[in-house]
Amino acid sequence: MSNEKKQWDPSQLRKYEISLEQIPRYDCSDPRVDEIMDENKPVIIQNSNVVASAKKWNLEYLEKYMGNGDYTVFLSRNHKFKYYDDKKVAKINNGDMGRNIEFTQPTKKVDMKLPEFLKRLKDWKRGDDRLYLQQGLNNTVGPEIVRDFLNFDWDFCNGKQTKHNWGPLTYNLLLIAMEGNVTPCHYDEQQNLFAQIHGYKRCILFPPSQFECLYPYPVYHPHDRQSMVDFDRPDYSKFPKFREAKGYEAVIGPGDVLYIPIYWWHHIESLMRGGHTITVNFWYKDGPSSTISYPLKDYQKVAIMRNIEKMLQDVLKDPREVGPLLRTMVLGRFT
Ligand SMILES: CCC[C@@H](CC(=O)O)C(=O)C(=O)O
Ligand SMILES: [Zn+2]
Repeated sequence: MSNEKKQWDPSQLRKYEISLEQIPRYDCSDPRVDEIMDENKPVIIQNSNVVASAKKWNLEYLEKYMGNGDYTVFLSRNHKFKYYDDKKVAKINNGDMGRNIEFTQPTKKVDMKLPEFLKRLKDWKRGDDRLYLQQGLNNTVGPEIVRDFLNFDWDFCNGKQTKHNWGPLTYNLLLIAMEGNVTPCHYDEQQNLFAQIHGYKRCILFPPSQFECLYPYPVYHPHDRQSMVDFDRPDYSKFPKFREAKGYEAVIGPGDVLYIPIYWWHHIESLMRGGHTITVNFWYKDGPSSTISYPLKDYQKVAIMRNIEKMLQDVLKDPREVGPLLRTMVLGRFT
């Protein structure tokens, strides 16, 4: 039993009816890290210096040095911060998909100066909107933060990008969450080095092959890439295969880097009663597939299904026609 004090306990994790195995953890120098990443599987990379220069980032330091820019903050009436695509909301509102689709935004996106965000965090009381700062790191931050950013271990990150044939780095998102905040289950079309700086986050991941158990919204929907299943209250009559979902989980803390492979589903929560959390992620586009081998990989099939949905949506216009056409095409012929 390691003698270091346990930094969290299971009562701080939300309870879900999901079968979960542990995500493996290895030291950054262990060759098994790259072996696992080569298989497009998640792994926790320990003791790296990826964000060592940000170890000193606490709220006081950030308030002092982050500059006077506006930051993107999401407000939610509950603990969930489900992402929605503004552009797809606009298409629905201007009738591109007919007039029979309603969409209610689950969170509000506002611009906020950092001092105001931090004050609202400090003064927060039950019943207030929860807050989640999610801001791409850009040149509006102060010179000290730029220095810390430039002192990330870019050799390590670029090394992974090259070794695993990733495309260009697109974003570093700074995430400052309140304790208990949840980003519900979704997948991204980017490789992700998810570097934890302050506090503890519980991460639940599922492989792309669990597509049938996680019921993503249709591609045209503003919640495209998000699971329709509410993990807090799963509706097994609508989503019966959710019972069969098999996931992987880990609690990551300061200095841990979780590799979230492209197209892998992830649900991420800041531990309850664990204080605020600070994370920086590194999103990379995927690189060109060097060789195509058959059978295709699970994530390649997800990409194909996305393209078929997009094409059918373009030609049929009314999303209510996509399901019937696919059923007509498949039933009795490919089943
Ligand atoms: C907006 C990004 C949120 C993040 C999850 C989390 O830390 O709450 C995530 O989903 C990712 O890094 O891909
Ligand atoms: Zn994500």
